[in-house]
Amino acid sequence: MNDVVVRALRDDEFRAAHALFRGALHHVPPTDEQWERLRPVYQPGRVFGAFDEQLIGTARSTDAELVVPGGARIPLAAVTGVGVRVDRTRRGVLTALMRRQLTDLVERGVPAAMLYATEGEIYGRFGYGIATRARSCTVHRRQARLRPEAPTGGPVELLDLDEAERRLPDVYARIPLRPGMMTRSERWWAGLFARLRQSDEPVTTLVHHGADGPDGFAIYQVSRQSGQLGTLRVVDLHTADATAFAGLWRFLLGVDLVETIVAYQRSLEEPLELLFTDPRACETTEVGDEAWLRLVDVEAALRSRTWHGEPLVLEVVDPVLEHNADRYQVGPAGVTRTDQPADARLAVDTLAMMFTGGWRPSTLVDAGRITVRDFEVTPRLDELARTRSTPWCGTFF
Ligand SMILES: CC(=O)SCCNC(=O)CCNC(=O)[C@H](O)C(C)(C)COP(=O)(O)OP(=O)(O)OC[C@H]1O[C@@H](n2cnc3c(N)ncnc32)[C@H](O)[C@@H]1OP(=O)(O)O
Repeated sequence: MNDVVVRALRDDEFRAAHALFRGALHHVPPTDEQWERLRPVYQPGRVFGAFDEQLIGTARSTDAELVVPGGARIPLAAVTGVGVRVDRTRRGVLTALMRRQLTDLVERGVPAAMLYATEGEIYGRFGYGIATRARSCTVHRRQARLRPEAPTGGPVELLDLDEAERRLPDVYARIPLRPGMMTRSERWWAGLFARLRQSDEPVTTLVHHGADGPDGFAIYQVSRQSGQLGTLRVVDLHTADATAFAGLWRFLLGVDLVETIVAYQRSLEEPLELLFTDPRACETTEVGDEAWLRLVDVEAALRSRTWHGEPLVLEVVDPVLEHNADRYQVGPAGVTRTDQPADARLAVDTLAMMFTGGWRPSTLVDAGRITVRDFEVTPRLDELARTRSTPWCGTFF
């Protein structure tokens, strides 16, 4: 591993990094036209490459903001594009890339990084913990009749892809973001539309209008063989309120030649089945990890969210970013580093899981991931980290 060098890539090296990442995912490299659309997704200064004689690994990130419990927004690095060439895996290349990327984020003063993991074993060792979980569901369209009290919703407008690319960022910006959600940069939108434009299936985009203007949108694709009923896949759906949510689902249920509607990685709190006379018309097919969070600056992150009840001293273990390894007194009045004895000890990945409200501390204690001074601390930890809602990210990158 000594002869692997990690450095920030030049703009003219981004395409090779993208091709390497695609190759690691067993996908073909982009065509010239596809690359033209994807180029803006790469944020200069934030794309790393690992080299021996050639480029053998890559990882990158882009700027966003994360909403934390209490509603504050903190700078976030949205990490993606991670891949190591197939003939160079399991010799520490990713480890070198992750260390370089995290050190860079420390230098930039970015307190948190988030990613979607291809496999569950990869990122915990670098301090990422499961911050949000989500569910996938299948709606059996013929079985799915809306209850009479389900909101009717407002008018739904159909946009073509160019209009959608112009207008959806503003609609998303009007959606109240809940903890776990993130802002979507121009780069993020460019990446989404690049993917949609290279798809073989048609893309349909809907905007829902409420009393005060656009308050929700959905993007879907239908795959269907001639002579058969198809599957409608919800690519993206965000709404400001329950009326827009029901209104858009009412529209989706009315799309002809569709047997099932599938939606991946949706919020655990979405009341979809409750809209139907037969709640089993909506079948949960999977519940699993969604976004993984890395607290790059533990002190700044702890300060950014709200806490409840009595203060407690948390001892945070962080072998990768040692400036984080310390004891913190955490409470509603604030967060300070302290020499007081610890009430609870936990690794930084576990802290990320508790931080967003995705996991109750008592669950993490039961799993052996938080060690408490005595059992009376556990309910106090639950109270300390209490949140009003189950976090959901809802923005895949
Ligand atoms: C945010 C995103 O972009 S997600 C996309 C991630 N990319 C992919 O899934 C593409 C296919 N996979 C790959 O490119 C590579 O296998 C990577 C990036 C996952 C791992 O790269 P590597 O260079 O092999 O990782 P590295 O050698 O640094 O491994 C460090 C440790 O993690 C372990 N590890 C790495 N990848 C995996 C894995 N997929 N499953 C289990 N363990 C793994 C290694 O065994 C090693 O453990 P050790 O320290 O106990 O020996």
